[in-house]
Amino acid sequence: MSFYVATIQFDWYRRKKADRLYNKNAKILFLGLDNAGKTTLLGVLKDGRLSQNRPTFHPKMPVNISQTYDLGGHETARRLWKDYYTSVDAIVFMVDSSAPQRFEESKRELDALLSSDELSNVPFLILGNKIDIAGTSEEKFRASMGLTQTTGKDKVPLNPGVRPIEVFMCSVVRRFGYGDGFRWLSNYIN
Ligand SMILES: Nc1nc2c(ncn2[C@@H]2O[C@H](COP(=O)(O)OP(=O)(O)OP(=O)(O)O)[C@@H](O)[C@H]2O)c(=O)[nH]1
Repeated sequence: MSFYVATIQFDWYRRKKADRLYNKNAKILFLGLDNAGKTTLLGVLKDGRLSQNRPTFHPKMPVNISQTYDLGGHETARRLWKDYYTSVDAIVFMVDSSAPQRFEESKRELDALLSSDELSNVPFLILGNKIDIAGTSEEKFRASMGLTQTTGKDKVPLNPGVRPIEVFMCSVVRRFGYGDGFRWLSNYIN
């Protein structure tokens, strides 16, 4: 088991109620098993190709990738990336949805993150990547990952202390699905 952690900081614009656009820096941890597609996604984000037709969400170009770490599964490494927990705005957890044989391993890691006190209020965007390969259904993916109870894909108002968490199926190589995920995430970053 190996984890890849990238801390990126990127700017986006959000439309507020008053219709004023403003700029937001967000520090996001990209986590997930090896081969999930994190590096590929970061590359796409860097290209600024997140979502061409989304007036409410334009990542500035280029994305500023401040730190990238490739960490093994060692306890020491885990302690290291735990240092980021305190300053992180959101977590993007990627899963290769075409590899069901690794769902269990992935779920174990996700569950550990979700039960971490430091992350109890941090929004989680779960990306089921590579749907272009096997076309795994969202329902099946959610069931395998234990993610049947989630926030909802619209902008759902949450009570304080309730963590936003939602699943989006995507294909990074086909440029599909993750834009909606980030748009959803932007609702929960202050
Ligand atoms: N078919 C398909 N392949 C993808 C997709 N996204 C990524 N890949 C491929 O999956 C492989 C792994 O992608 P990476 O981005 O290196 O995965 P990673 O999570 O960074 O993996 P590690 O660096 O090993 O932790 C590469 O060959 C990518 O081209 C996708 O949406 N569809």
